[in-house]
Amino acid sequence: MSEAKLGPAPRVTVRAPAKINLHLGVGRPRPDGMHPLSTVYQAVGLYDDITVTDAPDWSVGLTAAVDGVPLDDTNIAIRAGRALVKHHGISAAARITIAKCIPVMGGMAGGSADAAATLLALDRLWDLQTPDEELLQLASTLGSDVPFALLGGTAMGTGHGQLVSAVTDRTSVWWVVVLSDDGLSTPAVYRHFDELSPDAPNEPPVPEELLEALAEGYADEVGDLLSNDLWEAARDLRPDLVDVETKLRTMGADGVLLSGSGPTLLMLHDNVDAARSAAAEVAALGYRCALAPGPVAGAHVVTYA
Ligand SMILES: C[C@@](CO)(OP(=O)(O)O)[C@H](O)COP(=O)(O)OP(=O)(O)OC[C@H]1O[C@@H](n2ccc(N)nc2=O)[C@H](O)[C@@H]1O
Ligand SMILES: Nc1ncnc2c1ncn2[C@@H]1O[C@H](COP(=O)(O)OP(=O)(O)O)[C@@H](O)[C@H]1O
Repeated sequence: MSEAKLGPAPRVTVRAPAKINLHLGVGRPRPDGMHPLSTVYQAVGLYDDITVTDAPDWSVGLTAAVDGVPLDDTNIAIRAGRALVKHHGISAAARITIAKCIPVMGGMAGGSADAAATLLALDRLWDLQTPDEELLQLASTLGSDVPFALLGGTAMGTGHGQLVSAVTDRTSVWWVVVLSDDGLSTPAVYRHFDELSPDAPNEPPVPEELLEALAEGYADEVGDLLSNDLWEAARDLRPDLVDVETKLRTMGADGVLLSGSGPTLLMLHDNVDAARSAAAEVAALGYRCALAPGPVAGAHVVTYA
């Protein structure tokens, strides 16, 4: 009788990027409370890695402790896993391990990245061969930003952000990502936007000029056209951000932007050397920061063992 050889348990790791919104046009809330958006997403090079292995029950862990990430069933990665299992009518569960580099509650969609990565990782682990359209549809049930984390690159987002379509982006830029010690709640920022903007349109307009600048590859024009309708609400809720923003604006970047609902701030540079010098200046002021290229790919498999 031949001896059974036990190999390592099958394991899949998927990497998913953070996102920023080059343009975030927000309309008047719909009856369900969600806001219609006209947004231009860009995936940038800060990543979470999700590793999944087959397990008798659902569980989630972190490779290093990170404040604010729930380690129970409310973690969006477990919600994604359960949604995939339900979609296929199968009985299965997994251990999900998150290596977190995307700031939590930073307006960079780290939770959404984890959800997208989990969908893809489990699909590959169990060889479910879920068609892309079904993965995107499942993603949209988990959160408005989750479909974009699957797609990556640069894309137009409409509906409440869940309807995504790739746009031509010939720029290749570097972002200085200025981190904040405290997070901001997305629903709180949207609520305050409503108070500040009673006349918001039902359908926020498409940012045609920005789309043209992206297609032409003019990073400096893109810098001038960055905009975020949630910025005023975030400044009100976090007045400390105004001082940081004022300092960033003196540093000669091609553009300065609030990432999504904040509080992360961003500086745009069209080359890595300029971004590195700006990051050194930011660090000298005592702020934590990171460098991230954009655009980058959406969720993708990095280890399949
Ligand atoms: C603001 C944005 C910009 O991309 O990103 P973040 O700053 O959170 O990363 C998104 O709209 C956040 O998307 P996401 O974080 O996926 O939100 P969801 O889970 O779908 O919704 C969380 C809550 O945000 C509010 N919400 C979200 C999206 C939207 N179009 N209108 C809303 O009013 C609702 O209060 C909702 O209950
Ligand atoms: N895997 C996860 N990673 C980060 N946050 C998570 C995760 N699962 C659930 N959450 C919760 O989702 C909320 C939003 O987190 P995050 O996606 O980091 O921020 P943002 O919406 O600002 O981009 C937080 O309150 C956090 O507790």
